[in-house]
Amino acid sequence: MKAGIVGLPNVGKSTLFNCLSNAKAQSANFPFCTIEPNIGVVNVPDKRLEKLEELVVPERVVPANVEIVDIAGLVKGASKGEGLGNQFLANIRETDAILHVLRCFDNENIIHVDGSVNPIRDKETIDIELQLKDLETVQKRLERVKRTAKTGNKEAQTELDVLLNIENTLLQGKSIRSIQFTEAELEFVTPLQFITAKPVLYVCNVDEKSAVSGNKYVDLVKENVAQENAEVIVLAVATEADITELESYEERQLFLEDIGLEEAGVARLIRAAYKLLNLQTYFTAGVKEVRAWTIPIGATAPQAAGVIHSDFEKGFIRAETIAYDDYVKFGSESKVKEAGKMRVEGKEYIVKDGDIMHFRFNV
Ligand SMILES: Nc1ncnc2c1ncn2[C@@H]1O[C@H](COP(=O)(O)OP(=O)(O)OP(=O)(O)O)[C@@H](O)[C@H]1O
Ligand SMILES: [Mg+2]
Repeated sequence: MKAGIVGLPNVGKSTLFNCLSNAKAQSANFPFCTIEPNIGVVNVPDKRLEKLEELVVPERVVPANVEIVDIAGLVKGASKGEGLGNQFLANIRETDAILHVLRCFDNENIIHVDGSVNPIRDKETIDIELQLKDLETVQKRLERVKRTAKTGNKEAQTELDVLLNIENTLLQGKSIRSIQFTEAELEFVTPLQFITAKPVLYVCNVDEKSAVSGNKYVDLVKENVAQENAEVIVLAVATEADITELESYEERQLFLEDIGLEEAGVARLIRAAYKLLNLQTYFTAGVKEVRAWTIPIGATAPQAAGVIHSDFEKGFIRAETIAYDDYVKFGSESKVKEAGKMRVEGKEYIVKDGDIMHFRFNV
C-alpha cells in the first residue's frame, strides 16, 4: 500500500511524514521547503503482532508496511506549472490513497501562503489543482479514444461514455470519487490513475490543546466533507513529531497521557487508512518469523496466500487457520491443535482479520 501526502505549502506535510516514517524529511517554517519528494516506509503498528512475538519468540518480526510519499506544497495554478507542485503530482498518481493535510491551527509565527487560516478555502484550492491535473489526463485520453470510437469500435464507445462523464464531473468542480463506477467501467478508469478518484483521508493539523477534541476549524472540515466518502482525522502533527523524537516507549506514553491521548495519532492514522482502503491483516507465525500481511477485506485464502508468493496461490491446497483470539487463549500452535481449534480451510474460505495462517500448496 502506498499513500501520498498533499496540501498547501507550510501546513505540516513533512512534519507529518517525519512522525510516520523513519526517513527524515526537512521541515521548516517557510513555503516550498520540500522540493524533491520524500519517500519513506512506515511500519503498521499492531498490538497483536507484539502479542504473537511474545508467544512465539521468533528470530524476527516483520510488520506490515505502508509507503508514504511527501511532495512539495501545491498552490493555485500548480497543475499549470505554478509553484513546484506540477512535476510532483506525477508521484501522487501512483499511490493508492491520499492524505490531505489541512492547517487547523492558529499561530502567527507560521506563515500561511494565503494569509489566513481557512481550511475550507485551502481544501478547495488543492481539490481544484488535483481536478485540473485529472482533467489533463482525461482529455489526453479522450483525444485518442474519440478517434477509435469513430471507427465504430464498441469498446471504445463504452470507454468514451465513461471518459465524457469523468470530464463533465471535473468541469463541474467535482472529484472523480463522487462517481459510482461499475466493475466494467473501472477497467477503463483504474489504469488512468486519476488522483481525485483515490480515497482521501483529511488530516486536520491542530495545536496541542485541540489534539483530543478538535476545534472550530475541525468542525468546519467535518461539516464540509460530510457528503464525501472520506475520513477525517484530528492530529497535532507538530506535537506528534516531538513525541516521535523521544527515545523510550515509556517516555512517549507519558507525553501522550499528558495531552490526554491513549496512543500516538500515527497509529490512529494508519488504522484509518486501512479502513479507507478496505484492508485487513493476517499473520504467519513460525519460529523463524512472525509476520503481518496486508490483504483486501473479502480476500479468499488463495488470494491471501498469493500476497506471500504467486506460487502459493496457484498451487494452493488448503490453509491451516487459527483465529487470533484462540491463539492467544491457548498460547501456542500445538495447544490450539490439542484443543481442536485449528481449522482446515479450503479455496472458498474468506480470510478474517487477525487469522494466523499456514498454507499448504504444491508447485
Ligand atoms: N500543529 C502545528 N502547530 C504549530 N506549528 C506547526 C504545526 N504543524 C507544523 N508546524 C510547523 O509548520 C512549519 C511547516 O511545516 P512543514 O515543513 O512540515 O510543512 P510542509 O507542508 O511540508 O511545507 P512545504 O510544502 O513547504 O514543504 C514547521 O515549522 C512546523 O514545525
Ligand atoms: Mg514539506
